[in-house]
Amino acid sequence: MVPVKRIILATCSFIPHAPKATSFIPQLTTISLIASTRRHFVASSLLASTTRGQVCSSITRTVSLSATDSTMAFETGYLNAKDAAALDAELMSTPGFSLEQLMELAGLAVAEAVYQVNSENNKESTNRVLVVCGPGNNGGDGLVAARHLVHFGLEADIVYPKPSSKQHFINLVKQCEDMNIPVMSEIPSDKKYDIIVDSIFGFSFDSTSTIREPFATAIKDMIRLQKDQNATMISVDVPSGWDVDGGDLTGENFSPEVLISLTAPKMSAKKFKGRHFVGGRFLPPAIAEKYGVKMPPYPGVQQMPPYPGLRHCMEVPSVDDVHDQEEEDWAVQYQAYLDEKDAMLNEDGEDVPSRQGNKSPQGEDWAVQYAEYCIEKEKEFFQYNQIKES
Ligand SMILES: NC(=O)C1=CN([C@@H]2O[C@H](COP(=O)(O)OP(=O)(O)OC[C@H]3O[C@@H](n4cnc5c(N)ncnc54)[C@H](O)[C@@H]3O)[C@@H](O)[C@H]2O)[C@H](O)CC1
Ligand SMILES: [K+]
Repeated sequence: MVPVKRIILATCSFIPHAPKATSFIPQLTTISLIASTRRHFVASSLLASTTRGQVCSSITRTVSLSATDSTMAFETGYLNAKDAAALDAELMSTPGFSLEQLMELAGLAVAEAVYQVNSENNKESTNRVLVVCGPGNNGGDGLVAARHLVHFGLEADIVYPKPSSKQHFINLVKQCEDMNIPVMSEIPSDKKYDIIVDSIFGFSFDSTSTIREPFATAIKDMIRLQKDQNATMISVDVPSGWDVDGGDLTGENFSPEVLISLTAPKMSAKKFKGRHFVGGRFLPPAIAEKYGVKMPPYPGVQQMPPYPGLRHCMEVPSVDDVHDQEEEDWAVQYQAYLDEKDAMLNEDGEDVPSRQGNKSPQGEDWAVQYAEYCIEKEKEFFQYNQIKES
């Protein structure tokens, strides 16, 4: 049997002038892992102690996958606006999740994806992120994400033109201010950003009325920054101004490079052509099944699948898309890889494995193989991009 490998891709490191790792470790929570190699993790990112600009250039991560069936990645399912709201309400009723809990997890997932995109941006990146927050819960996800991003060592500014008077949102703003995050009412014209997080509207956006102020201006300003400063636009859950089911019906031409879907992609995500993350690792299986949602495999403790290779797997390719993108489409390639595996097992006279759980009938660890496959694809992806750019 292949032992479960734990591959540490990188450990936490800091830029010069930042406090030493030991001084970054306060008292809050200690998680000790007793394993063959004794390792000690200290969770401290809840404390308001990070110096702005300090960069944790990469986070320790393991790539052993959880016991999720990796074939699920091909069919995450899409939610229409009505079902997205119903699913949200259901999470808060039967299992009794609070909005605060869900928003914290959603915002953390957003921060992870933003962090990853920023790490892959070019070296001149100044790690400056602008988070533009709307009046509802999508805006709340942005407030949470900004706080986590600063704990991760990036610089974040918030634009929150219409602050909610609800206590939870007042608290979120205070928590950001305690992290020295500027909270502004409009997008400044004199600051440079590498990344813009569009957290204005999510699944409750009403596209039957025009976009009301101050958000119409905020969206125009974001588009201007994206163009003038070559900033990467990352939309949370739904690109703001897009009809949740139909896509860019308003003709704003708002076109983010990255989309972070929460819980499951909304219908409009079918029209999205950029890089796509799916976060929201909090869905109980019964609710997921009821709404036809299948979460992708999440490696280890991560809130976001970290491999660029997974991004195509998130999308259910249409027949046309498959023909168009065959060369690049890793979902197709991965399916071919699985078919090849099945054929090999058949040659050995074994049944095709059900792929329920991690192990094949021969004890091979599919999770490990899949992780290795993703790493290989990640390398190919970077090589492909380098060739394309040169
Ligand atoms: N289960 C999950 O995945 C969770 C997702 N979360 C996030 O919550 C949003 C949905 O939040 P909601 O408060 O329902 O709505 P929105 O944020 O999309 O915005 C509502 C807000 O917008 C105003 N509005 C609507 N249309 C217009 C318009 N045409 N012009 C101007 N203003 C408009 C409306 O009046 C409201 O004030 C979801 O997408 C996720 O991002 C949760 O954080 C946790 C669980
Ligand atoms: K959004």
